[in-house]
Amino acid sequence: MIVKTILKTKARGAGVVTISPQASIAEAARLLASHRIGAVIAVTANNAIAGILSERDIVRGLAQSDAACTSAKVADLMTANVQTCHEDDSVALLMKTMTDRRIRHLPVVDGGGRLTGMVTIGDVVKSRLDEMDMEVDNLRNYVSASH
Ligand SMILES: NC(=O)C1=CN([C@@H]2O[C@H](COP(=O)(O)OP(=O)(O)OC[C@H]3O[C@@H](n4cnc5c(N)ncnc54)[C@H](O)[C@@H]3O)[C@@H](O)[C@H]2O)C=CC1
Ligand SMILES: O=c1[nH]c(=O)c2[nH+]cn([C@@H]3O[C@H](COP(=O)(O)O)[C@@H](O)[C@H]3O)c2[nH]1
Repeated sequence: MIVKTILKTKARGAGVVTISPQASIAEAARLLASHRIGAVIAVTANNAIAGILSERDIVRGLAQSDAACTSAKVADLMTANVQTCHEDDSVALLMKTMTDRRIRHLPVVDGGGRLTGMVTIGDVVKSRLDEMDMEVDNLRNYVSASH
């Protein structure tokens, strides 16, 4: 199973939810809530990845400076120098990256570094469950065909 397979199973045409690094944390929180997601990618005016902001970063900001953090900029709390993955990467590699780096969201980029998708820990678990279901079906078919 590779990243491309996961992206194909996600809603057709669903793009990546992005935000400007200059937007406020309050705007980012509203975006996360309205899309029911846990992270946004901060992109520059020409769509280059500038960082990633997850709910974890907002919680850290709240712990450090209470509600004042909501008027800070996305750029103040985001992770810059983002670790990314590619469509041809295996899901096993993604699981390792997410576990080793303790991250639950990974942006997908193409060969030119352009943002093409987002994969989360939930997407990875879902793909693994689908794969296990398929394995069980194949085994059942094999056993019933040989009797
Ligand atoms: N039934 C299913 O197909 C899925 C169920 N889930 C469940 O939803 C819950 C939350 O999921 P999490 O993985 O923690 O992450 P999440 O809440 O951030 O992501 C939820 C979904 O939104 C997508 N998403 C997240 N950020 C995005 C962005 N910036 N742009 C575009 N799409 C974005 C993810 O790829 C994922 O499919 C978990 O309980 C998880 O198991 C998650 C993914 C797929
Ligand atoms: O370099 C990175 N590449 C990524 O794909 C990535 N995803 C999350 N993060 C950062 O890790 C922390 C936890 O994020 P999560 O809410 O995704 O678990 C937070 O600090 C996030 O900003 C990333 N950093």
